[in-house]
Amino acid sequence: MLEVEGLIKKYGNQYAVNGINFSLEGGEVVGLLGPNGAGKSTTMKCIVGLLRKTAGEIRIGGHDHLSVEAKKLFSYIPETPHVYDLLTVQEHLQFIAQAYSVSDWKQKAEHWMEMYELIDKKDKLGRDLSKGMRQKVSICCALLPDPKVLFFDEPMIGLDPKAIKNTKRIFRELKEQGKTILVSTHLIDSVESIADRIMIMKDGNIIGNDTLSNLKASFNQENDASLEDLFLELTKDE
Ligand SMILES: Nc1ncnc2c1ncn2[C@@H]1O[C@H](COP(=O)(O)OP(=O)(O)OP(=O)(O)O)[C@@H](O)[C@H]1O
Repeated sequence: MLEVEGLIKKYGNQYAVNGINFSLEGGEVVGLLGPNGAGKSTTMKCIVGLLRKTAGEIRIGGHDHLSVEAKKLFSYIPETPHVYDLLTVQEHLQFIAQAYSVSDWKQKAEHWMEMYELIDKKDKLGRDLSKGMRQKVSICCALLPDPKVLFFDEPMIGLDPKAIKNTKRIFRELKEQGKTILVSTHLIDSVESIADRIMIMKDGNIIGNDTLSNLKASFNQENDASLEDLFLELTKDE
């Protein structure tokens, strides 16, 4: 469903992503972990076409990632939510519904707004929303078109505990529905139980990419070691 080959992204002379290769099968949930500055957001932004890659090939559902066919397949939740100042919460959802031709959008929008406690905020303008509310709107907009592939970049940032709990539940539901998900997060426990595979990035490279149990075995971690223990071991400075 997603193929990334030889992806390089340079900012000026600096390599942020250093020729990485990975793929996601349909229905796979993959947690993308890595210390600050590892290249996670840059990788996601290149995949969704927000940043121009320096080199490499990216295909989504077999289509070039910049094609309309690819864009119909995925949603992206950015690290920093962007809302339109002069659209209300409901109008954001209406805009997405029209752009993606979502049927029965009002009912579906209502469902997601209820899930994220936005019903009483539905007439609030984007510019008047708190950071957490903006993040909730961004997540609702991404879920509304029912995409096959979801890219979440730090989805929990700014969310209150109830919204974090709901988002973890939604991850499980999306997984059960067979969605393909790549989620970058520092909240390691939020992906530990649902991820089929964990990818760990450091300095623009993928330094681990396997199931949690295989990663533990290859890095001589005890079976009862947590993903956090493994992460800290793998990313420690020599
Ligand atoms: N717009 C930019 N211009 C120049 N360098 C950048 C830019 N954005 C990111 N970088 C650099 O690219 C590297 C990767 O950054 P990136 O934001 O992808 O990391 P990350 O893994 O998402 O980090 P975090 O966990 O802090 O969000 C870092 O060295 C960062 O300083």
